Amino acid sequence: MASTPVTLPAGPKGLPVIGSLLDFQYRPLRFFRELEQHYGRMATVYVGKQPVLFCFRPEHIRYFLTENPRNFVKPGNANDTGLKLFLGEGLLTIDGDHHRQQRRLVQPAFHKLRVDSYASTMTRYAQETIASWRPGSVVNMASEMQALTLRIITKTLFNVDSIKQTKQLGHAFDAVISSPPRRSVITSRINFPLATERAREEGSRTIDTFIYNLIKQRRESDSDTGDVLSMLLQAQKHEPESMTDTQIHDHILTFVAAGHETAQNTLSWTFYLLSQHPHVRAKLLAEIQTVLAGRVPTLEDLPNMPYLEGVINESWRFYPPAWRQARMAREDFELDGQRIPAGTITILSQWVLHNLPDVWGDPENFRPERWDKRNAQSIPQGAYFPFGLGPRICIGMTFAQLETKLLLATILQSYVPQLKPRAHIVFQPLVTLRPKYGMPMRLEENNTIIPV
Ligand code: HEM
Repeated sequence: MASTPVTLPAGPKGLPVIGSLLDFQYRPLRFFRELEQHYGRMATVYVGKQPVLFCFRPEHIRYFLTENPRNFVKPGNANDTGLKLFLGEGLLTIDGDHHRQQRRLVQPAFHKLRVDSYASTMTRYAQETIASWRPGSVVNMASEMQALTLRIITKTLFNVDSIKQTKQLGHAFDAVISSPPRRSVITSRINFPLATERAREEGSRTIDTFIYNLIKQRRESDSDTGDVLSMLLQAQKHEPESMTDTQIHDHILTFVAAGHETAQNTLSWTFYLLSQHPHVRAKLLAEIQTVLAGRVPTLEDLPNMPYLEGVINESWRFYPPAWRQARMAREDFELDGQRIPAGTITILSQWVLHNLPDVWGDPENFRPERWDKRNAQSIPQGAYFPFGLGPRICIGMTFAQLETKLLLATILQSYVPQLKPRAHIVFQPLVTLRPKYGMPMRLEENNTIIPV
């Protein structure tokens, strides 16, 4: 390796001084895909003076995430930028031994058996949401799903039924997420209007107050309910230096933020996709009728609903809520015959990989059938990674898979939401891929379900 000179793959020249900053900032979705179409396997883009490497092949994803994860850290963690400014020392934004130790500590809360026990809370809260809806009315599905998934995550992980607070918390998260802190991973600076900055600060305060109250109340009650909060407090009690209150706060913030934002986007985009693809919708409703016939779904029903699983997998392929990940090399490394220098930031993008024509054939088609057991076997590892891969794979993956299936099946039994005519659906690719102006949908009653 020492004999190979340090190099970076070719890429666009960009503008003087700022390089490709504007493309990166204002039209990343199109820009990322164009890079792959134009440069193929890899490309280097300059954001100011900072080179950013893009890797577009499934084997690259495996190289970074599963085969050599220890050589790569998250860039924002290293220099206190991006998500780190918001999430502090939570699981998403720490690296190395510290990350491994903290992940081991909270992992039991996400074991399958434990997550399975949340199923009835998920369907109960979904039914309560449905009960608050009126046939024919128009709702913003994005905020409805936000309130529902926030309520589920705070109840299951922290044993708090925060129905009164979820709307307020939802607004607070919206304000924080839609105006990220000034310094981002790629060191660009965005100046938001003062009112937006103020809303973000106010949102941050609301979230902090909620979390510190949660810690205070649980400590005062001195009860061990076996949930994530108890695990964190017990760890602190037994080994006070293992965790400060700020770290407990950061863990809770991370779980609440990561745990609802992605699931909410999944559900909003899936309802949208179903409203645009009547054949898929009809096939899914038929499966729901056959398996459930009006019953509330349970854990045991899910293996009998392969099409539901296909719809959600395809939704994660089509509109991945986590649409790109970033890594920074600790040491020089060699990939595709090039020696890439330490410190290089690499982007791995679900948005691009999930759309490669040589892998998917017809990526532009929303086709849940591609997830039939026989077809899915031919998808190469690394081509599909909505939850990341390797040791840093999403800790909440099983939770999200269970939640999205149960919520979709429960809601679709009562309502088949239809996009409001002339609704303006626009991507907002921030930390997650959100619908910028929400998801206005008309609640049409489901008349296809015949209870048996
Ligand atoms: C559709 C739902 C979800 C999607 C698409 C998703 C996606 C992801 C992705 C791509 C990563 C890896 C990030 C990276 O390595 O750079 C990740 C990590 C993480 N996710 Fe999720 N997530 C979802 C749901 C959840 C839920 C429900 C929770 C919590 C209950 C959660 C908590 C986390 C945490 C704590 C990490 C950091 C794990 C670590 O670094 O060890 N996520 N998620």
